[in-house]
Amino acid sequence: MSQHDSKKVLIALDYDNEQAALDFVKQLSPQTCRLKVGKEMFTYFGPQFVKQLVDLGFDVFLDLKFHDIPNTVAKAVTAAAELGVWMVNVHASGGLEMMQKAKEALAKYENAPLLIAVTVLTSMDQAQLSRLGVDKTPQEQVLYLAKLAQEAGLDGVVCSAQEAESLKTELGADFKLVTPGIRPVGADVGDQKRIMTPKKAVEAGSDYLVIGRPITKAEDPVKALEAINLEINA
Ligand SMILES: O=c1ccn([C@@H]2O[C@H](COP(=O)(O)O)[C@@H](O)[C@H]2O)c(=O)[nH]1
Repeated sequence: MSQHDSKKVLIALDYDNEQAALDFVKQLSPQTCRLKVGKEMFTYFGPQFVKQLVDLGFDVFLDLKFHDIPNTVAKAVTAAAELGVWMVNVHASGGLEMMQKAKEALAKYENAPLLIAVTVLTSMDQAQLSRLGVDKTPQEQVLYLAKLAQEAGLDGVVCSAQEAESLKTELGADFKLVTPGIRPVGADVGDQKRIMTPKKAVEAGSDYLVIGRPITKAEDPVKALEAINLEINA
């Protein structure tokens, strides 16, 4: 499905104002993008905000990156499934058992959300990883955690597009790669470290591109989305 999925862009709705976010969303079509709700909007506006987006017909990625004991995470992903989200995530560093329990918790749902695991945040480079006591390169650590996520039966991982090619080779075409750290040519990089342009990310094997500020902070966010869709579907 992923290679022919024309809705590859997941817009990161990182707003502190619910109405501003909804005003933007109402200019979008569920046919041309999906939406991501992360910690900021969820903490301000809660499950009701997510529900509104689902009711508007959008596929919603609930990006809360659960990282806790297996029982707690299993219950949290269940709550996400009850909201009707399309995708939800956990931290792979929560461990094999935690990921397995989360997957098991979703088994009872006919339309279960895709369950993916965060590997190494795209804001981290080699130096930051070393400061955590990890003696691998980001590429090696991403692959290590992605293999663990696959062993746990998850549907894919969050990684940077820089790791996409090797992960597709190692883990197969069906294992979904969700890649933040996407920056069109000339866009402000901000706090992201492992970045790639939309076109190159798709060529490298990204299934879904998470894009926030290059769209939401653009002078015309709708036009910015259209330009990215044109670039990656050309
Ligand atoms: O490794 C990760 C995991 C999640 N994110 C999230 O993606 C968006 C990126 O937003 P930009 O404005 O395009 O940088 C944001 O919501 C992060 O929480 C990530 O960047 N990296």
